[in-house]
Amino acid sequence: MVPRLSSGWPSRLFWWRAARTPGAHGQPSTRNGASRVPPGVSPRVLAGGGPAVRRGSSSPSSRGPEVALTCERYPVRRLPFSVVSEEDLASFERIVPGRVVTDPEELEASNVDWLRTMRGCSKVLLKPRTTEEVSCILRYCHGRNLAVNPQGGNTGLVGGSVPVFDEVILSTALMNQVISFHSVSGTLVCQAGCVLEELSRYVEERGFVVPLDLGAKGSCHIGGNLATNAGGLRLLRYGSLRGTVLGLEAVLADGTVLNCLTSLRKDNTGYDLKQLFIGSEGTLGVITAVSILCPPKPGAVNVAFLGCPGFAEVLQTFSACKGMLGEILSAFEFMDAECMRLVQHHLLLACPVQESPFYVLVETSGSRAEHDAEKLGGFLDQALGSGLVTDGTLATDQRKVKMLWALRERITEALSRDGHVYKYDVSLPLDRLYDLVTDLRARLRPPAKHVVGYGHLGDGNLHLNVTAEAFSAPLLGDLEPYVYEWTAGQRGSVSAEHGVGFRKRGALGYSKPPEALQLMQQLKTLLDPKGILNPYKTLPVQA
Ligand SMILES: O=C(O)CC[C@@H](O)C(=O)O
Ligand SMILES: [Zn+2]
Repeated sequence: MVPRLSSGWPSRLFWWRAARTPGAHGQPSTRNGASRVPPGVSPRVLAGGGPAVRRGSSSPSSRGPEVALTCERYPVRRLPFSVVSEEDLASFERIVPGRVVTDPEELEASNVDWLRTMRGCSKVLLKPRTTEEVSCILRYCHGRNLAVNPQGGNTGLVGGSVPVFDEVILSTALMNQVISFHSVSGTLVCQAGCVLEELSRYVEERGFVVPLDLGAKGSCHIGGNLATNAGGLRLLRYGSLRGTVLGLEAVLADGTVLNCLTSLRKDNTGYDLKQLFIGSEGTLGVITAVSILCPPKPGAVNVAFLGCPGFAEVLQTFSACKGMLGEILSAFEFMDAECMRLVQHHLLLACPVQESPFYVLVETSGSRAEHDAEKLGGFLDQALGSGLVTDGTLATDQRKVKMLWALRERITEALSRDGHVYKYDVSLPLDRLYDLVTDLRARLRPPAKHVVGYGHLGDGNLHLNVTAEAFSAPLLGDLEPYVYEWTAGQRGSVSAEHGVGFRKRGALGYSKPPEALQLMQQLKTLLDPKGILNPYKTLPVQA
């Protein structure tokens, strides 16, 4: 039966009722205790080997003109590292036999970033399978003063995952094994190269979810997620990786293995060293394994996609959601009308509600469908009745939930098909969050094509994107430092969740005081005195 929430709702707002298979949701494994892989048995290998260049469901990597070399487009000088020699290649071959890639075609995918705006010229890609191999590689490179670019799924948006010059690329693609999963605590221990979507599937089969979800899940590696402290779509509910990661293993620049792969909820034994590596973007060490706490899979998930007449109403809808949905609210995302037009135009996705200036996606995740439906019904009644929301649609079955999420998750992909994209990822006070978009629209002229705003409203995180037919230095000059100054004026962050990488390192001073930047530099020097790990990234540009 199709439940009726109330009479008098706009005809377009309707329940999409789940045709759920019993037991498909939230059924924990019946086996108690850890499912550690017994010695001699091959651990479960997750898919995703080889250099991954996909982000989400499609990649722009295979189309378009050749990408300009980073060192030609941007003012950056090569540091005095050694150049890889034939002898080095032979040594690498001894460390990772058969997994030393020098074929230019294969290297191309790893030299170019997903956005196709940065290109390095590395001549070698290494594919270790074990921590010991990573350790041997780094010990060797340290001895030889060779720079190293650690690489996961290469889905980053700030140029952190590709070489700037000829750094040796160290890929985690073959480090894709689950080490253990504990079916009572939900603790997952795995190698760094596991693809997020594969991990999600793995734990969902056991009644849990990975506390991280993002559009790039089909390609990104969990090690890269940690290295960039990826935020994503579930942060509102489960918090950041700084809370859900229990432990990690990292290899330092000189090859030392730092095994902090604990699975303890509580460990107050002095400095929390794992935090140094989370968000350090491979500049302090290479993360090789991860221990992460997975929450139980929710038994009922609902997604409402709503149209709002203005940004003030978006904010009030968020307040109403928090007040009326409470503990079941698991995501609150927003996008503007311009985003919707782009996903319609480039991806041929259909807008499920009446055209509106803004759209919000509200997700609830709970354990009892009737309870959640009642709460959500009350909220929607109020939101529609008071005019906060003008139209909406609701999904409870997985397929439709996915369809609604695609409208939000695939905006990045739609933008990348619109031409060159200038990306900003800022944290701002909620009241001012959209003013930056409005101000920029008034400021920019062609060649700017589209100025769009969307993001994780529940986390105060705006994704501001500007597209143009091709890269334009004058347009960049109109955007920067304006966007950073505007953000700093609100005491916001110039990088909410994407990290710093190569692209944002000149902007660090807008969000951190000089003393903090100096301490970052001192930590870098302590852990990587020769500076071989992911050089030209994350730290402020040296004078
Ligand atoms: O492309 C972007 O600017 C944002 C990408 C990602 O963080 C998202 O939330 O969709
Ligand atoms: Zn995001």
